[in-house]
Amino acid sequence: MTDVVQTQSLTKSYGAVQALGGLDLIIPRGGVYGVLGPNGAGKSTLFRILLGLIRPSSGTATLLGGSALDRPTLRRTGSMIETPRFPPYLTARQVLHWLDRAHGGGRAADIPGWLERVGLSDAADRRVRGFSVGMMQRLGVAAALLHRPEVVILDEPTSGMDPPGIQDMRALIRRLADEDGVTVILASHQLAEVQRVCDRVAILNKGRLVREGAVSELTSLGERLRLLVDRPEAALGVLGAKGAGEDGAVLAAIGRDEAPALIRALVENGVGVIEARWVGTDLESIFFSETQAETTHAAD
Ligand SMILES: Nc1ncnc2c1ncn2[C@@H]1O[C@H](COP(=O)(O)OP(=O)(O)OP(=O)(O)O)[C@@H](O)[C@H]1O
Repeated sequence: MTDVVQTQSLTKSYGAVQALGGLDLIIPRGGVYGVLGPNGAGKSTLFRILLGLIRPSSGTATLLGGSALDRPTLRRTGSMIETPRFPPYLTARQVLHWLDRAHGGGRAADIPGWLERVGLSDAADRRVRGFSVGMMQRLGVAAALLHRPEVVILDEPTSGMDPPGIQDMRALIRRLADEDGVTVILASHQLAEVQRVCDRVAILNKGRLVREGAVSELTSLGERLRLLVDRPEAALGVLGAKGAGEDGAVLAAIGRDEAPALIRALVENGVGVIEARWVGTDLESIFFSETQAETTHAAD
């Protein structure tokens, strides 16, 4: 099956500013893919190139196996880049009818369903002039999906949303991937949210790829056994260099196969084990270690 996105040695410069510096990235079909990076990392530039809004300086980028500049490829793609703007005098429903006609028609019957899925049924007949940023984002997502694209690119889909809105958006994005078979590519600064919703992520920094992989794999790397014990000092003595204290608990940097022997050794040394569970690294820690390491390296 063709990958949804492939870039090779992709570069983009705006005058003296290099936004992308030789990006090689593959985004597979299916699931939710997060593109992360600090401000200025090149996420929006990548999306704009993929959508044919700007041209790369060098290198190649393909979307659904074709060129982003081909209309048939773009018709199979939905997108929301930044907070969308719609004619303020139209209602949310009219906006979607207007966009349906612009796409050649045929999807009008789906409009009530999309309004419902993005949580705008009650506001469907209100003019968008009075919409909050979060409501505009919801309408933008419905607009991106109306023509049933195979892939949808969302730049910061939850910016400006309140916590219930963020939760609804997460559920919508997961359903799109799991039930509708849409490949969702999103950029977000909300790392905890990304960890919950994305299957894979790419971390960009200064226009380069610094880490890529399945969220489950990235977060299980550096996994440690967190032990709640009655004698933390004694437990640290047993663990030696593999142990560290944290908030009254003891973290053991060991492999899963070493756990039974460790717990036996603790008990033999008079340490009572109250709780033991595996804790991974969160995406936020990975993000900071990757992007700050790069920054330090660049400064050197
Ligand atoms: N039209 C433009 N003209 C000049 N420089 C630009 C332009 N667009 C982007 N840049 C620069 O290119 C770099 C990458 O910007 P880009 O918007 O792609 O980053 P981003 O990762 O999307 O950032 P953010 O998280 O802030 O949205 C930045 O240094 C930015 O200032």
